[in-house]
Amino acid sequence: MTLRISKQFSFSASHQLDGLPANHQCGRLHGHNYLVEIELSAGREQLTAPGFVRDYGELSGFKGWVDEWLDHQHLNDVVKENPTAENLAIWIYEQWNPELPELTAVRVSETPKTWAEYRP
Ligand SMILES: Nc1nc2c(c(=O)[nH]1)N=C([C@H](O)[C@H](O)COP(=O)(O)OP(=O)(O)OP(=O)(O)O)CN2
Ligand SMILES: [Zn+2]
Repeated sequence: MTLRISKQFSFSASHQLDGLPANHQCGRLHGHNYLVEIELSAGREQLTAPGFVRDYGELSGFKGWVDEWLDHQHLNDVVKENPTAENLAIWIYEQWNPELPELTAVRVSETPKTWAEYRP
């Protein structure tokens, strides 16, 4: 049996997407209030006392990193790839998988109606 937990983090940032038709709105400089949701998983037998995949409070380091690296940044200057929601999810996963080995998915929302998820 697998247990999954998640926590949401928010940040505001600007971006401009390359490779779109000339009249595409997302080729212009614009911003979003992003939501990042990280998911951590563990087997039932791997839970640590008092029955956690990981204490939500231990994710404060992730919050600090989001504040430092993503909040009020221009994402084209931060991420090497085109800063789509998909590429951001991959990038965040790759930055954090070494620190959080239980990390199983990263979901990035640019708007309340959309999300992209990386689940390797
Ligand atoms: N698969 C993806 N499609 C789009 C991405 C993306 O990262 N992955 N990004 C954008 C734009 O950056 C931006 O998010 C616009 O998205 P969209 O939902 O089209 O924005 P709107 O709020 O204008 O959409 P409504 O139809 O008005 O709700 C575009 N696509
Ligand atoms: Zn956008």
